[in-house]
Amino acid sequence: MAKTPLRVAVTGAAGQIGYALLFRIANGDMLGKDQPVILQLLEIPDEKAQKALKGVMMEIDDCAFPLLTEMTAHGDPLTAFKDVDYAVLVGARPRGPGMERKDLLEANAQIFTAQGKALDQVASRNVKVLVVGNPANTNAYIAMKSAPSLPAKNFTAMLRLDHNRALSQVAAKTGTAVKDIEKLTVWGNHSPTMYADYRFATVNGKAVKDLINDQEWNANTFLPTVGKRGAAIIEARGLSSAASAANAAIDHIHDWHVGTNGKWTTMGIPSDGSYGIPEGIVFGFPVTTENGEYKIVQGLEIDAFSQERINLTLKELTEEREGVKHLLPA
Ligand SMILES: NC(=O)C1=CN([C@@H]2O[C@H](COP(=O)(O)OP(=O)(O)OC[C@H]3O[C@@H](n4cnc5c(N)ncnc54)[C@H](O)[C@@H]3O)[C@@H](O)[C@H]2O)C=CC1
Ligand SMILES: O=C([O-])CC(=O)C(=O)O
Repeated sequence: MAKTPLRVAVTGAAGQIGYALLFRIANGDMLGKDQPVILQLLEIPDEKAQKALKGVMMEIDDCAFPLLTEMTAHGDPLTAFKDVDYAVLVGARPRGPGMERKDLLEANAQIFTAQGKALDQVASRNVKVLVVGNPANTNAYIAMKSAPSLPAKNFTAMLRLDHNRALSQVAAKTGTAVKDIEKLTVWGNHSPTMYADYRFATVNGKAVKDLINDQEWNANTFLPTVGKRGAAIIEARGLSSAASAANAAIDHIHDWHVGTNGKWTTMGIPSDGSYGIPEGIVFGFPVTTENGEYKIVQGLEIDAFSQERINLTLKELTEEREGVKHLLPA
């Protein structure tokens, strides 16, 4: 029997990431090749943005995707988020050259307060939310705090692009295939402070750490390369990453929805206190997923170097949280 369509809201639908994301959702890459979808697309209520959105929708129509059963355009989150099962919150101002993602905090915090409230009012009571717009972790925290009637655990931030970047770097360094690498993770904030950690990773059963065996490369090449990859792309393209970000969003929700069969991935999720991360802080953790739920991989040893890196990224997130406190309900 055909599955009931799932409602997916995407914000910033006429932006760069939206343009790389919507076609793949409609194609079944995100929720499965047998899962019909309804797209509820949000753009700012501005004539130019709405016109651009109509253009994107014309192209989606022209793809005649068999899984797409309905598609609507919105300028108000209260209609865009009505009854949605998934919300991918992309719409936000991107950074330009010379900016850090946290420089976007003020500009984008208002958006995520309003959107959290709208989700709280009209979305499915089990809506699963992925925040892509930067600074992603703190925006997810803001949306979560603005939606007190929804399960806090369903508000997540995208660390998957960092995870995928780390996979590619490790594969290149070890001369192995990305598909054979397991148990890699990225801790913390989607910012240069994040800590990409291959200490537990294996490739075809061998320890990646032993294959690389080079702490100098880890500290001075790998971590800065992964951490500053977003800036390197802005520098090269003149625009921030888009197709790789859309791909990571697809991977994040796909794995949450379908499950990872015991394999690790990375999600930015509200901490439950694991690894000493204060409850509620939206932090990148190693997780496995099953039946639409994620579980933090427990019991990993945190050595001194790792603890130092985790403390650094946590400090940044704590500061960001303090910076938006005045916008949130007490
Ligand atoms: N977490 C991650 O790994 C990554 C995050 N990003 C972030 O994703 C965000 C979007 O990036 P792009 O698509 O390149 O930007 P873009 O500027 O091309 O598109 C953003 C779109 O969002 C719309 N928008 C702005 N405010 C909105 C609101 N309140 N409601 C609905 N739509 C709204 C704009 O009109 C625009 O069409 C940026 O914050 C960027 O920094 C980008 C890459 C990776
Ligand atoms: O760097 C940026 O501003 C866009 C982004 O988050 C990334 O590419 O990781």
